[in-house]
Amino acid sequence: MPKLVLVRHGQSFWNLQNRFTGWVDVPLTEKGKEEAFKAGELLKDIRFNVAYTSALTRAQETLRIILEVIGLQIPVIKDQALNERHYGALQGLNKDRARQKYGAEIVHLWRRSYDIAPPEGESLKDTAARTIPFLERAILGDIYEGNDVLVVAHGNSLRSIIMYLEKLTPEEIIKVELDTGVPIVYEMDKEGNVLNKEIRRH
Ligand SMILES: O=C(O)[C@@H](CO)OP(=O)(O)O
Repeated sequence: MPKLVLVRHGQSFWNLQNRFTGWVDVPLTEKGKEEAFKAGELLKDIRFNVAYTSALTRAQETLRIILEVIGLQIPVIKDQALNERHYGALQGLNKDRARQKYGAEIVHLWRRSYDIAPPEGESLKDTAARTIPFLERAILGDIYEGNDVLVVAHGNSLRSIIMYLEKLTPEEIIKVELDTGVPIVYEMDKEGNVLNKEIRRH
C-alpha cells in the first residue's frame, strides 16, 4: 500500500524566537537541522518515489537533509501552494507580545481556528483553498499510482492537509498541533483513503 509521509520543517530561527513567521523566508537553526537529520533516520525504511515541498527555505532544507540521510535521489517538486499560512500583519511579531496587544483568546483563534483569519492574513480555510487542490491534483495523483510520497511543509499548511485526510471537523482541527521534524506516516489505499496513521518520534 502506498505511503504518504508529512513532515513539518525543523526549528527555524523565528520558531526559536517565538515569532509569527508565515511567508517570511527564515532559515533553520542548528537544532532544526538536527531534527531534519533525525527525521531522515526515522524514514530510512521507506523508498520514496517523489517528494513535495513549499517555496520556503526552511522546508526545502529540511527535505534536502532527509533525502541525504536516507540516501535517495528522487524528483523534488517545490510549490508555493504548500507554503505556510500567510500570517499578514502578525508576521515578525513575538507571539507573547501579540497576546498582550490583542488578547490571548483572539490570538489563539487566529492561530488554530478554521475560519478566523489573522489581520491581513489567511485563515486555515483560506490556506486549505490552495493546499487541497494541489494535494488532490498532484500529491494524491502519485498515491493513486501506488507511489510512496514525502511532503515537507509547515505547521498550518500541513494542518489543512491533515484535516482533509482525516476528515476532521473545525472543532477537531483546533486541537491539532504539529511538532517540528516529527514524521507522520499514513498508509493509504489507491483511492486516497487513510488506512493507518503512525507518528514517528525521535
Ligand atoms: O509562525 C508561524 O508561521 C506558525 C508556525 O510556526 O506559527 P503558529 O504555530 O502560531 O501557527
